[in-house]
Amino acid sequence: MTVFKSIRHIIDEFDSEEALSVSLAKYTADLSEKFAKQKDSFTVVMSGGSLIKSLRKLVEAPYVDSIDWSKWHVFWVDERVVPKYHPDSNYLLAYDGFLSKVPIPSGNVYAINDALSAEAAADDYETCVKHLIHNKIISVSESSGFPKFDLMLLGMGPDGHVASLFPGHPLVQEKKKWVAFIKESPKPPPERITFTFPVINASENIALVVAGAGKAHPVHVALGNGEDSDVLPVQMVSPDEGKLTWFLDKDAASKL
Ligand SMILES: O=C1O[C@H](COP(=O)(O)O)[C@@H](O)[C@H](O)[C@H]1O
Repeated sequence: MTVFKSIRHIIDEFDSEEALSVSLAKYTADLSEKFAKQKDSFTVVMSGGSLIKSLRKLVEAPYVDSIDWSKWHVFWVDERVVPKYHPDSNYLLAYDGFLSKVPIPSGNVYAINDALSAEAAADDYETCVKHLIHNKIISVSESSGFPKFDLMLLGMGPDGHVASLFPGHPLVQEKKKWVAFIKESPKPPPERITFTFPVINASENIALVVAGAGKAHPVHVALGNGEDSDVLPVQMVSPDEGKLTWFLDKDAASKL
């Protein structure tokens, strides 16, 4: 079922996570084809967590064979400051579940420098994005000056956090930095880097992928008549000029 909040804010509700994953694959493949044709590149920002599982249909037929993977440039909306092959690494999660199954050129996969501290890794990642803007791989929002990624694939935690932007944390209000760091994440591991909301909201397309009854409350707060006084981070996902599409399964939408 599709509910339009506006032409740029679409809510798709699916009977199952399986059906959600089928639709998410087509949505992503269609955007890949569009941007590859338009600008010979497709910049995709991934989350960790359950999102990678929901991308599983992309590494199956027909998409695994039809997508021009050579045009993809992959980034992370957030990353834990741990070694790349640590069980908590979002890179490792994406590698095992996705990157190892598709022929994206390794030079087009931008993991953090895991030898650096959280603060230095954030600065290093921001420098990497600026370099790719200079090389015209990443676009820039003319209105905000922030990097404009073609697709931001966001998950959401059961507390309504997105990326590593947690409820009540000052980083949620960061308006200048592109990449910030946190050393006291309420969800382990404690040290992470994260894109900030100005970067998230500069995206051309944002997919907010939420499945499972454990997330029904923040979905209700964000999309229902949520009475909660404090604004959750997920409610701050609002593209400046791009399009936001919620991919919800029935369980996550059960309190709407
Ligand atoms: O810690 C994180 O949590 C969020 C949500 O994960 P999920 O498994 O509840 O979907 C994830 O999007 C983020 O990338 C990750 O670092």
